[in-house]
Amino acid sequence: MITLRDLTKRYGDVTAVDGLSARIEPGRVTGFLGPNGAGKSTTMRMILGLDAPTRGSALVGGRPYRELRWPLREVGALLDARAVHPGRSARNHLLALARAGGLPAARVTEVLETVGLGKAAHRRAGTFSLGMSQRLGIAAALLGDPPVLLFDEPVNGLDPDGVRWIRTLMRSLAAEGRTVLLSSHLMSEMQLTADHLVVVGRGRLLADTTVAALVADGRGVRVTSPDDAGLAALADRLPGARRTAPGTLHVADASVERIGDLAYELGVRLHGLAVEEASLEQKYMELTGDSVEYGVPA
Ligand SMILES: Nc1ncnc2c1ncn2[C@@H]1O[C@H](COP(=O)(O)OP(=O)(O)OP(=O)(O)O)[C@@H](O)[C@H]1O
Repeated sequence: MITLRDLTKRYGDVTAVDGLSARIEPGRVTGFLGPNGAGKSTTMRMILGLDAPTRGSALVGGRPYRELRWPLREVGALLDARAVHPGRSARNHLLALARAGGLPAARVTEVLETVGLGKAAHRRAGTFSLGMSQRLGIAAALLGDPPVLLFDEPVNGLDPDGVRWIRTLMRSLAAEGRTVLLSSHLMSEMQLTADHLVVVGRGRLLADTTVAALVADGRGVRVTSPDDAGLAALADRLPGARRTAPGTLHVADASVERIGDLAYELGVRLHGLAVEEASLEQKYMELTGDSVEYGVPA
């Protein structure tokens, strides 16, 4: 469990994180979303004791990071995959971490296998591709077999096979009862991987909800017709209807059967009647629309 209470971080005039409170629960994957500069990395750094909060607290298993007795065994993290000594082999990099954390060398062999780097164990990390570096970073996070794991953009640079591997790994870590906090800008991937979402914008909490609830919120029926007047007549009788494009209505809160019957009754010719799920990307855009700091004009 990770607990954030009124977590705030200021860098001079910039408020990177602004009164953030949330509980990241065990047994599920929590996606951490927000536009560039929203404060996700700063929050993760405070959870890991790499930055001190200006106000509030970030607790791992009820305690601040600096009070953890065996940090590697309590929380693992991938923040910056390139933060590895380039001259060291993957194995030696992990061995150094294991030694510092009081972990047995056998664990290094295990995690190298888990992340698929068994064959590259003796290669210098400086020669690794971005995807291999990500795998090495994940191996480091898993080293102490911790109950709490943080991953900042772990799919960055991974090929489709690697992306799928991450998805399966995240889900199995959560299924083992661990707390998994995962940031990513890939919404389609997040929709497949996360159970829960914490969305931030300009350092503030915008949503703390399940993926299912967020996506269900945009569910509806798409009605298409060549008959504009007919669509208007339909819309008059359906409170949840709104025109989304020429010849198209989106109707929330009504079944396909009800809309089909009504169209029949009103004599409106239909070309399409389909249940529509909102994508996470759509909902994310709606949520964060006002919080995008570094965007280009539409
Ligand atoms: N060490 C620092 N000194 C000054 N400002 C900082 C520092 N670290 C972060 N910031 C600022 O804090 C804000 C939040 O940055 P942060 O990196 O946490 O955002 P993020 O959500 O991780 O963004 P991204 O999606 O781009 O990785 C930004 O405005 C950033 O410029």
